[in-house]
Amino acid sequence: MAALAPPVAAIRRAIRHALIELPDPGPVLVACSGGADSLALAAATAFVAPRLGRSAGLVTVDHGLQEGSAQRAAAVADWARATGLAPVEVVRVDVSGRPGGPEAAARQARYRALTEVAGGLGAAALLTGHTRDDQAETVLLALARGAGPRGLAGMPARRWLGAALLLRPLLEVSREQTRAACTALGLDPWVDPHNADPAYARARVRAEVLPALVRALGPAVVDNLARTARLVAVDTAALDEQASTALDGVRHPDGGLSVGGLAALVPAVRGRVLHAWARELGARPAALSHRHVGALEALVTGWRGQGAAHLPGGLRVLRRAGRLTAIDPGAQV
Ligand SMILES: Nc1ncnc2c1ncn2[C@@H]1O[C@H](COP(=O)(O)OP(=O)(O)OP(=O)(O)O)[C@@H](O)[C@H]1O
Repeated sequence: MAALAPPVAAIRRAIRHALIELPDPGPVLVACSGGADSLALAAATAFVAPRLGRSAGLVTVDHGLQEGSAQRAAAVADWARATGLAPVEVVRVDVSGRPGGPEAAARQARYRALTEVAGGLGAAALLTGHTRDDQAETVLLALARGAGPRGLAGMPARRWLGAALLLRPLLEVSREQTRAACTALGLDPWVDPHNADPAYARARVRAEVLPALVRALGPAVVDNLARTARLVAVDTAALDEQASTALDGVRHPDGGLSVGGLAALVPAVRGRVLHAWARELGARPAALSHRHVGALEALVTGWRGQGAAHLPGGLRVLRRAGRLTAIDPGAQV
């Protein structure tokens, strides 16, 4: 019997580790584009899941943005069925007319479709093929835009996406390993032309920035960036938990927040409390920036009788009678 290729073994171990403690006995669903990362993920999940007493299916999304995308999706689905994955679904999404450019629209439509399929099948988890290299790129991009700890923490290995549990089992596996695993298994991955398109910041980081860092600082830099994300994620989770308790502590029965209570918090916790409250009020997380939180913060620590702080979605917050109070969009003040 031929020896198991080390990258295949490493990927199977990573998936076993992610699945073994899943409490929900339902099937797992691999989100697969046909690219090397998610193809290696799907092949390894097809092997590991049944050995843990679980079934594993696959879903591939056809964004209809490139010529031949329907054929690619069909080929992924055929391969998946032949590999023993079931159920296998191809979902066609329409990304036209969505805001934010074709990439952002495709991503949004993809995640919606993936979570809908996962929900419909009662999946215990949805698995994506993000690798350690994706994580390192995410951290560099976050640093470059001046992100706070939440951005530097990168992508979490597990998180809830609506009612679906999203798992990223390959965050400690390199892209080189997923490619090598595909070669070892005789798989022929699809190459997404967008991944090499210099119009995208992530593609430039992948093609130019990370290789330059590796040349200058050595190959450990990719692993080190991913480790930074893990370390920051632990601290961020602890601060988020403190902030959640603190938010309940400063709430006023009328729905506002006590200025005195907020002023007594340490800045790292206060900023998170204000961020969480703004999201509760309905501000979209993607639109909520450090400037918005800074304007709320100024109502507490830089008070000089100023007017309302403005939040995304037309929301406004005033300081009145010792409290921060949200004003309905459109209301006269
Ligand atoms: N067309 C697709 N169908 C199904 N799953 C997909 C598709 N495209 C991407 N995925 C899943 O998402 C993972 C990440 O893909 P990619 O890096 O291209 O997306 P992304 O837009 O960067 O995602 P994210 O925004 O979550 O980082 C893949 O490994 C795969 O699991």
